[in-house]
Amino acid sequence: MPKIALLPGDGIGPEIMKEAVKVLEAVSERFQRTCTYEVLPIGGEAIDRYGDPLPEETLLGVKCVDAVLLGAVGGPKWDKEPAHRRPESGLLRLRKGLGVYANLRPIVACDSLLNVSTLKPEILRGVDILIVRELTGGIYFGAKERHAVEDGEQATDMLVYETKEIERVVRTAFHLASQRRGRLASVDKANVLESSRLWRETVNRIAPEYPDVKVEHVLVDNCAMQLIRNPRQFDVIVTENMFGDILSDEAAMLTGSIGMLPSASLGAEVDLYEPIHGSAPDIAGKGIANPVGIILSVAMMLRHSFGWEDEAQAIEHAVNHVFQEGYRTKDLASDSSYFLHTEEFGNKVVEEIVNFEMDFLFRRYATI
Ligand SMILES: NC(=O)c1ccc[n+]([C@@H]2O[C@H](COP(=O)([O-])OP(=O)(O)OC[C@H]3O[C@@H](n4cnc5c(N)ncnc54)[C@H](O)[C@@H]3O)[C@@H](O)[C@H]2O)c1
Ligand SMILES: CC(C)[C@H](C(=O)O)[C@@H](O)C(=O)O
Ligand SMILES: [Mg+2]
Repeated sequence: MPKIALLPGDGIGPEIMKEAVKVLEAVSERFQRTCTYEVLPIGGEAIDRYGDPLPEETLLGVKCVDAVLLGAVGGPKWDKEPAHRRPESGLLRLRKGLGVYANLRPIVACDSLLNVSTLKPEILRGVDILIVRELTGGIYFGAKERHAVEDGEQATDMLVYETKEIERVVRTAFHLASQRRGRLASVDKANVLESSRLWRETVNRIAPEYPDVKVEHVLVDNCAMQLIRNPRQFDVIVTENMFGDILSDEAAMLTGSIGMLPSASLGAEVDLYEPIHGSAPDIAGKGIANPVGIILSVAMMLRHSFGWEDEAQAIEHAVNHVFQEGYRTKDLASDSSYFLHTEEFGNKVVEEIVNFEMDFLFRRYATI
């Protein structure tokens, strides 16, 4: 019986987490599975209660479960906290503490949502990209310094990568590309950065191990442009931490909203699942957040951590079906007067999972 740590966090985090758990319960019931949960504090909420964005209880707790599901952290309330006490530093310590170095961010354009984006449907139809973002190294984790200089201050953030950190995430990406359409774009800034030159050399050294994968190197600025110009050219993209952060927010808009993208952070004993968006303080408490990113993160969790492929597909199928029926959350609605609230959308997904059960039973009895 898998045990899941639930870390709702801040802003819309608890609102979308509620829907994720609802869907998890529905799919568990449908497939006669049982999961147990432990709710743990993280982010601003944990600062308020324990004075630490990643309390000891949470760090120890997440190491004793089978998977971790996170909502989002951060918000203006904690903006003035010193760097090590900001909600975001709790999230970074969590990722580093778990050792989840490969962050998978799938970007799939749903046929029934092609008219949501400002891009033309012809550009978006069939988009199916997987960004593999390095998650525990690079500029996020290098030394940070700040000191006075003659006429002001100087601040430094070191971007450091070691060969072995690049190798492991690049191998993950090659492996995933070999299971998909066999194309890997390695994104870097090798025309300027030494760390990118090490990245590129490492990719080239590993490439012969995966003869079925066609690899190309793309400079990050060009990649940002190509994602809008012709996103279908990409299959798997592998890149370092900060480039992956930025490119995935951009790529999210190919699906219609940042609220749509799930993620799986893999590579250690306990994996972490979270939507790619943040705590959305501007809409928190209004009941209008799109819960699809976290719901699809649950599907990734069932697939990658528990090997429950049918259950994962049932969730993905249910979400697609709700969109096909024309239901939208506010961020996806062209007519802003008609949309489902977070909770209503979660209910629709649950209904689909239950209906899926009925179809399934009907088909079974029909063949007897
Ligand atoms: N993984 C995380 O926990 C995470 C990720 C990104 C940002 N953050 C934090 O979140 C806070 C806010 O950051 P931000 O505003 O730059 O980014 P954000 O992703 O929270 O929001 C950006 C915009 O997208 C909208 N949005 C985001 N998620 C949505 C959803 N599910 N449904 C509908 N609309 C959604 C917001 O309303 C906002 O207009 C900051 O403190 C930031 O550090 C946390
Ligand atoms: C909140 C922040 C630290 C985080 C990141 O940059 O990794 C977020 O933007 C994300 O994409 O998960
Ligand atoms: Mg981000």
